[in-house]
Amino acid sequence: MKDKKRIVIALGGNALGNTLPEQMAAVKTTAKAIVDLIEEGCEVVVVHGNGPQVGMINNAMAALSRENPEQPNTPLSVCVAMSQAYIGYDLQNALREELYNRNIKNMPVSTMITQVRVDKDDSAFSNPSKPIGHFMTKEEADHAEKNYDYVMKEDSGRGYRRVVASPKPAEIIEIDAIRSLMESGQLVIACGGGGIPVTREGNHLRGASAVIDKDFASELLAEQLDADFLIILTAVEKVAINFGKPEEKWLDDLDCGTAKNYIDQGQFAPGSMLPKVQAAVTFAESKPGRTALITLLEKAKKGILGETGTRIHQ
Ligand SMILES: Nc1ncnc2c1ncn2[C@@H]1O[C@H](COP(=O)(O)OP(=O)(O)O)[C@@H](O)[C@H]1O
Ligand SMILES: NC(=O)OP(=O)(O)O
Repeated sequence: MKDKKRIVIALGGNALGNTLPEQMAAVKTTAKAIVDLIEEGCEVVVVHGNGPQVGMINNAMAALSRENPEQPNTPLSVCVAMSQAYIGYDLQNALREELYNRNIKNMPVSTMITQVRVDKDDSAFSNPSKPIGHFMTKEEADHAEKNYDYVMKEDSGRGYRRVVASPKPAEIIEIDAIRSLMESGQLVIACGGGGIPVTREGNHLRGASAVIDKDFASELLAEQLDADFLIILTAVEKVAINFGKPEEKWLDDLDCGTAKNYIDQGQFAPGSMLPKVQAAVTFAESKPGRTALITLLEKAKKGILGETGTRIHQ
C-alpha cells in the first residue's frame, strides 16, 4: 500500500542547460525543486531529457571516428547510454547535496541505466522528427546534411537542428529494478533521455538508432509505477492556447476531452508542447484519479499544492 503521493517528474531542457558548465549550475536549481517535493512528503522518481547532450556526445564520437578510421562510429543508442550516465552523475550529486543541506540523510540517490524497448517497425524510423544537438545556421545545416548524412530541420524560427527517429516507448526493461529501489526509499533517476532505445531479438536486446521522447517515456513509467501524478517541468508556467498570439490564454485546468480538441486544432507545437500534452492526457486517462501537471521547474512545489501550472485530468 502506498502511503505517500507518488510522483514521476519529467525534467525539460531548462533543468539541465546546454553545456557542461550550464548543466553543473542548472542541476542545483533543479535539485531544489525536486527536494521541495520530497519535503512535502512525496515519493519521487525523476526522468530527464537529453536532446542537447546526446547531440553533443554523438558529434564528438563522430569526429573521433573521422580522425581515426580504426575507431568505428558510436551508435546513437550508446550515445544515449553515455548521456544517461553523464547527466545522472551531475543530477545525482546535486540531489544528494541538496538532501544533505536539508538534513535528509537517509535517502540514497541512484541513477538507473534504463533500456526502453521500441517496435522495430515503428513508422518513426522512416520519419525522423526528434531534434538533438545544438542549433545551426542554414550554411552549417547544409554542410552537415551533405557531409555527415544528417537529416536537418528548421525549428520554429530558432535555427536548424539535426532530427533523428523517435519511436514510441513500448516497455521499460529495468522497471522491476526501478520499482524495488523506489519502494526501498531511494530517490531514483530513470529512463534518462527517454531510455536507451532497444529492440528485442529473442533474449538479445539490440540498440536502435533513435532518441525516445522523455515525455512519453515518463508517462509509461508513471503508469507502470502506479504514480498519482505525472509532473512535466519545463520553461513555461502554464500551457496556453493561441500561444504567442495577441489572444493567448493560459490554462489552469484542462480535462482530457478539451485537451484532445485543442490538439486537433493544432494549439500545441509538435516537438515541444504537443508531446507533453499528449503524455499528460494518456496518463490522466489511464486510471481514475491520475493527474498530470505541466509547469515551470521553479514552481513545482506551488504546482503540487494546486497554486499554479496546468492540471490535466479526466
Ligand atoms: N501552446 C503552448 N503553450 C505553452 N508553451 C508552448 C506552447 N506551444 C509551444 N510552447 C513552447 O514549448 C516549450 C516547451 O517545450 P520544450 O522547450 O521542447 O520542452 P522541454 O522543457 O522538454 O525541453 C515552452 O517553453 C514554449 O516555448
Ligand atoms: N529525449 C528527450 O526527449 O530529450 P529532450 O527533452 O531534451 O528533447
